[in-house]
Amino acid sequence: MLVDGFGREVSGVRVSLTDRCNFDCVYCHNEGLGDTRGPMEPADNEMGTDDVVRFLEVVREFGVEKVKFTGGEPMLRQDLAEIIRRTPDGMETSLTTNGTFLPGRAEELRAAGLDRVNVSQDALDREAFAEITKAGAYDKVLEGVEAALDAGLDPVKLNMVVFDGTAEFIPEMVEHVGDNSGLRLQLIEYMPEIAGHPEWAIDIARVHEWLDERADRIEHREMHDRRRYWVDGGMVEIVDPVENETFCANCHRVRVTHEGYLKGCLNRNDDLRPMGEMSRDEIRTTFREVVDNRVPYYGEYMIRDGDGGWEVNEEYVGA
Ligand SMILES: Nc1nc2c(ncn2[C@@H]2O[C@H](COP(=O)(O)OP(=O)(O)OP(=O)(O)O)[C@@H](O)[C@H]2O)c(=O)[nH]1
Ligand SMILES: C[S@@+](CC[C@H](N)C(=O)[O-])C[C@H]1O[C@@H](n2cnc3c(N)ncnc32)[C@H](O)[C@@H]1O
Ligand code: SF4
Ligand code: SF4
Repeated sequence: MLVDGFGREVSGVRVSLTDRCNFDCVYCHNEGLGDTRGPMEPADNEMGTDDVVRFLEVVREFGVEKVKFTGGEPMLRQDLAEIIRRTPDGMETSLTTNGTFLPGRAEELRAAGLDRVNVSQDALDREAFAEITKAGAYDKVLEGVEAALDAGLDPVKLNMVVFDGTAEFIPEMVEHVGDNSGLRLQLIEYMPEIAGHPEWAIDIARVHEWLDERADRIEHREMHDRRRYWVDGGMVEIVDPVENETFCANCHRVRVTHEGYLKGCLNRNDDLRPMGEMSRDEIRTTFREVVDNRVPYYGEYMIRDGDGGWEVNEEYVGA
């Protein structure tokens, strides 16, 4: 496995298959690239099926163990099942989706080799859902979650972005996963770095405290040092990357944009590297370079200024 200059092994890759989406969530960071884009017709700037598969075959040579397909909305790709089917043996395969296309397709993805899925669901409230996603597909998402469970995808994690538009729904979401075996909840701290609107953020420490008081058991995941709480039979994980040096120190993933650029950190777009024509040699060389150059965002790329805020480390300005 390749290791970067900060001792972080690269064990996973996150492949953005498209930046198109059928939703327009108010907070969307589009995996670090900014706003998602319509229309929903296939776009010719996206990596082709063979390119994605070749990339996965090469990183498997380097011992990468996990792949996450994301986007934009990855299920807009009609070749998703083929990509999953052709993903090298031995790689855990997961998908993060808004869930609307899972009804009728979850079985096919499971049969192709998909291990598990994360479905974004910010609220159990139709109106709040419509307001956040700018889409009226609430029932489709719930159907999508059911379809994923019925297909045997395990676990099915619900991704809920915690910000001032959703915080009030946390208790019922926690109860919801406690009542439904097979479901887990990921509370994702709102990240303003790419999406803007820092005023939407809420103090994630309060959510930790709230869960801490109710949990029967608490566990730390090695990846990102994330905390998991067991509450009334349900599992709740907090994803809290904002200004969190420990999270970044335990980051083991390299990203790929839909256009085939390697990206060492979600929050940076000054380190993108194209993989050229995507030959195996070009992929190998670029992957090595990206791993060599990746640095923890908080604690290295961003450092504390004299006033307790954050500033870009001079070493990386214009690098
Ligand atoms: N800053 C930062 N945010 C991340 C990172 N990984 C996940 N996140 C946040 O969490 C969101 C949801 O991540 P998912 O794609 O569902 O996957 P995950 O929860 O990280 O991974 P699994 O638990 O393995 O399924 C991302 O879109 C980000 O907002 C990371 O490495 N850095
Ligand atoms: C960019 S979406 C791509 C996959 C798919 N379209 C979906 O929504 O699940 C991946 C995840 O990022 C989360 N996300 C998007 N913008 C965010 C932000 N500003 N802060 C925290 N999480 C965010 C979404 O809620 C979703 O769970
Ligand atoms: S569904 Fe996912 S990609 Fe689409 S706008 Fe919402 S968070 Fe962004
Ligand atoms: S270095 Fe930090 S901000 Fe960048 S992707 Fe890793 S955890 Fe996220």
